[in-house]
Amino acid sequence: MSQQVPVILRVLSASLTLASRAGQLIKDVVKSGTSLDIIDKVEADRESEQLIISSLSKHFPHLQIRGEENIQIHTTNNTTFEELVNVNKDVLQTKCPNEFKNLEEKDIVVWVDPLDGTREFTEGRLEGVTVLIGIATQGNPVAGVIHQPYFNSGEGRNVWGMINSGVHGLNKNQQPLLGRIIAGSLSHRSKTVMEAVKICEPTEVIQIGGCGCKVLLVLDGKAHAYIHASKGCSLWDTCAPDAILRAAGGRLTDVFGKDISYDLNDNTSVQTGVLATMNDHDWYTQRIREKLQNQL
Ligand SMILES: Nc1ncnc2c1ncn2[C@@H]1O[C@H](COP(=O)(O)O)[C@@H](OP(=O)(O)O)[C@H]1O
Ligand SMILES: [Mg+2]
Repeated sequence: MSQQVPVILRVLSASLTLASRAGQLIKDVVKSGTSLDIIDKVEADRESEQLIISSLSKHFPHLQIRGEENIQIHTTNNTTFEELVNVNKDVLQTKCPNEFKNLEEKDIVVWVDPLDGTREFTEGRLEGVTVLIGIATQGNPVAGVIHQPYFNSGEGRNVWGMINSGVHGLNKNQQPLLGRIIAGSLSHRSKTVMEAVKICEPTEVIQIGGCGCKVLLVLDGKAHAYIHASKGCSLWDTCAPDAILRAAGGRLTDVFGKDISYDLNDNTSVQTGVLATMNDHDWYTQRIREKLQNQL
């Protein structure tokens, strides 16, 4: 059945399976380690990336895939197509937007962050850890998965979405969000990073690690914005969050409001920072532009 399903849905379905499996693998590394030291981090990162990229490239050989670790992939992957793709019936049965129906594997770039929230992982703040798989075409993010393995005391969840189709797996705040709550980095706090948050006059700042985790706060309606005025994030950090936010009606751009391009590129750094919101995006970009135009 699935061979008639558009490629993009099959890749998205496989990404869901793989993100969950990578999350389990990260949990296994945590359980087997005596302490959350840097060795565990390297092992978890590499195993997670190995799993995701070897499976995707086995079943979709013409996809263009780029992972954070950029490691050599061994092609000893035994996962069958059935185990990888056909298990997510809800994804395969999703109505594919017309503009993506005829995409071929070669038209698709997949950006993989096998373990986002490194510092959170090594320091035991495990809710901040996510696995990010973003799907782009012609430089634009179109679909993605954020897997949060330690959501709800280790139950885990998959948040996924596709532009013009919708978003699944959110844990929406039922209360109206008062004030202006801004999520910002915990471990990368330069003067400019702090300044950009302050310029936007927050009533509360949530300092927490991981790009995926902070975008989840925005998607869940627990923060109004995520602001990171630094060149530290990379295309594998932002692609999946960008696609899912857009699918939910929000926006992710650089801090000046410019869209990020996800073409396969040697320069993988998002030089001019990240701004993610569900509403009032231009209000934030205008403020930041006025004060920080020349500082990034
Ligand atoms: N100034 C900086 N230097 C290096 N990496 C940065 C950075 N700012 C952000 N990042 C990267 O962006 C992601 C989110 O950062 P933060 O946790 O500070 O919000 C992290 O991804 P990883 O955890 O996958 O390495 C981190 O490496
Ligand atoms: Mg990352």
